[in-house]
Amino acid sequence: MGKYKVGIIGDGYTAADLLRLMAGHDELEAAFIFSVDNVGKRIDEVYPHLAHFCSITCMATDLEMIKKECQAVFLALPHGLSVPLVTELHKAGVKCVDLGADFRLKDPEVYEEYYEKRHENRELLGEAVYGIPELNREEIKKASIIANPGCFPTGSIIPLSPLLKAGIIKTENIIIDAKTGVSGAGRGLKTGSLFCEVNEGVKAYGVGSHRHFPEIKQELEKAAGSRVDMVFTPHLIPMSRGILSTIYVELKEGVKEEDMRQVLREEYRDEFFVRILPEGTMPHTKWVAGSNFIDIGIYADEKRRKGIIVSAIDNLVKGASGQALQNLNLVLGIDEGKGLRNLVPLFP
Ligand SMILES: NC(=O)C1=CN([C@@H]2O[C@H](COP(=O)(O)OP(=O)(O)OC[C@H]3O[C@@H](n4cnc5c(N)ncnc54)[C@H](OP(=O)(O)O)[C@@H]3O)[C@@H](O)[C@H]2O)C=CC1
Ligand SMILES: CC(=O)N[C@@H](CCC(=O)OP(=O)(O)O)C(=O)O
Repeated sequence: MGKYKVGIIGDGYTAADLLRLMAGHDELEAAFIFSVDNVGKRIDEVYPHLAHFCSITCMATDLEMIKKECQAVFLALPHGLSVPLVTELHKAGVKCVDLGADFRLKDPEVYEEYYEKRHENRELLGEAVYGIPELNREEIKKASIIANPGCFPTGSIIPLSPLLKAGIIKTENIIIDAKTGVSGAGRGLKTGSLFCEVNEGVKAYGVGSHRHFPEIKQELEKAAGSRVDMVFTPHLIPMSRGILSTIYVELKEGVKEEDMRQVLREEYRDEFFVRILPEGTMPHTKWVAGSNFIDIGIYADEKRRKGIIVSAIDNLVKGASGQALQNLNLVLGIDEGKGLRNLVPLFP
């Protein structure tokens, strides 16, 4: 059987990681990469680490070519650019996985509030499926547009959803305190990503206004089946990859640390990419770097009914390209872990 041909629109960090992961995939071929600044350059000139793995030449975006040649496409673009492209490609039957945020929020008013842009195809929002395979695999399998989740949402929703669904934590006063590496901001030049701005320092940003707040809230409310009251604050720290999320919750009466661990173990017992750590062990971003794992550690102060859940992901893998590939595998009916299960974390 021939390989599925896949196009990638965008040639930033997530696109580079898609190419790295697809190099180890025997049923998908990265057929085209579409760029703005690097048109005419070979991708292994743009990213020398890809030499011997991928040498396709970057082209200007060509939807006709995608429609003719590709069965699927990854959109690895800044927010706001995907909607017209997905509208056209979806109509032509090309499966679309959008790594940006344009299809994640179901309420277009909320999208408009946080992204300061009118949504150009509200109808299509209903077609898109929010892509966390461990939580909604069956829907993903039937979808042709995947809204690939944001990196912070992935690190928060995977641990919190089962606990909310089981009703063992309160839906109020959830505090998500997350730290991210700088690659989360993409490869484009930005003052805030310069070495002198990020090295040897830590800062909070997007306090009270980050775009991922409504995305996390939307998915947690789906799991809880009711309103969820939460706060979310991201911090930028001097590392390239990784997100560590420390999540504070209030426990319902009588709930023990082991009950939380049990609920997560039960929910994720067949999930290769979710690792629930043993009692007394807390995640480390280095234990997941380069891989598609999410590691989750749990602690509870049972007397005071406080729970602390810590998760670690690689923002570019489970937080973006790895999860996107997991989703596309499902959409195309391929083994979900292809190109991903072989990724051993890069420790130390
Ligand atoms: N980085 C991360 O950890 C995560 C990123 N995401 C999301 O994934 C998406 C991609 O992120 P990332 O790869 O990091 O971003 P980058 O900034 O590294 O790359 C963005 C790419 O988009 C290209 N681009 C910009 N405008 C156009 C256009 N009009 N047509 C075609 N290409 C265009 C740029 O091309 P050129 O360089 O040639 O100008 C660039 O290659 C974003 O929406 C991001 O928010 C989601 C989760 C995690
Ligand atoms: C360090 C940094 O800037 N990180 C980005 C997260 C990017 C991401 O995961 O997702 P989106 O697709 O929703 O942009 C941020 O906080 O906006």
